[in-house]
Amino acid sequence: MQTTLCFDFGNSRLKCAVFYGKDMQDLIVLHNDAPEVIHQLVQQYHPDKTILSSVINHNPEIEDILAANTAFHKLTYASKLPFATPVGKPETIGADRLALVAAAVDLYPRQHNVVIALGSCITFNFVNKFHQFLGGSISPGLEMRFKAMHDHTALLPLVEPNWNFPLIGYDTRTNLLSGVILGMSKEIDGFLDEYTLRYSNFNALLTGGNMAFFLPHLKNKIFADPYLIYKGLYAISEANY
Ligand SMILES: Nc1ncnc2c1ncn2[C@@H]1O[C@H](COP(=O)(O)OP(=O)(O)O)[C@@H](O)[C@H]1O
Ligand SMILES: CC(C)(COP(=O)(O)O)[C@@H](O)C(=O)NCCC(=O)O
Repeated sequence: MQTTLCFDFGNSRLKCAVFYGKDMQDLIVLHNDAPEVIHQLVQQYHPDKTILSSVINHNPEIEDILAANTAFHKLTYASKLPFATPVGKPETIGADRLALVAAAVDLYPRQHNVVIALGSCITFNFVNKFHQFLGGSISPGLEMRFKAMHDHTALLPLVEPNWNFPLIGYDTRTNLLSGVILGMSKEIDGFLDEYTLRYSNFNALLTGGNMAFFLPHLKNKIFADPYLIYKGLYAISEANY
C-alpha cells in the first residue's frame, strides 16, 4: 500500500497529513520547515509520494528533499486539477484554495459548492456544478481580528478565543468575543444568504483550524470537515503522479 504525505503550509500553521492508500491516518503539526524536520518525516514514514500546498515563503530546500526522496508534486494553478479556473489571474490563486475546491469537486461533483475556510484568513471558494472555480472572497480571520484590535488601540487586551460568551458582552473581554465571533458568524451567514439568492441550490462546506468556534452560531445548513484540504491534496496527488 502506498504512503502519501500531504503538506499544507498556511500562514499560521504547517501541517502534514499521512495517508496509507486512500485513508488519512495521521495529522502532524510541524514546528517549522527546517530541512531536519522534513528529513525526519521522510525517515519515519518512507512516503512513496508527497504533495505540497504552500501560501507562505517556505524554505525552498524542503522541495529538494521531497523531490530527491519521493515522487513530489508542488501544487500550483498549472497542476492537473478536476476543475477549470476561468478567472483573470489563475496564477495568483492560493494553492490551499485550489486544494479545497478539488476536495469539494471530488466529494460532491454534481452540485455547486462553496467552501469556507476559517484559518489565518476567511476564504470563500465557489465552484459551480460545471467544475469552474469562479473565486470568492478573502477577509481577516479570527486571530487576526483579535490581534488587530489589540495592536491598533491603546486599551484593548489581546483576547484568547473562547466558546463561552453572551450576545451582549458584560466586560471588555466578552464584548470582544461577541464582536469577533458573532460578527464573523453573521458575515458568513450573510455571504451564504447572498449566494442563495444567486444560486438557489448549493452545497456549503466549512473547514479550517478555527471552524469549531463558529458551528454553534451559523444559521445556514453547512457540512463541517476539518480534513477537507487533505482530501483535496490527496486527490490532486493521485492525478499528478
Ligand atoms: N492545535 C492547534 N494549534 C494551533 N492552532 C490551532 C489549533 N487548533 C486550532 N487552531 C487555530 O487554528 C488557526 C489556524 O488554522 P489553520 O487552518 O491551520 O490556518 P492556516 O492554514 O492559515 O495556517 C489558528 O489561528 C488557531 O487559532
Ligand atoms: C487567502 C490566503 C492568505 C489564505 O491563507 P490561509 O488563511 O490558509 O493561511 C491564501 O490563500 C493566499 O495567500 N492566497 C493568494 C491570493 C488568492 O487566493 O487570490
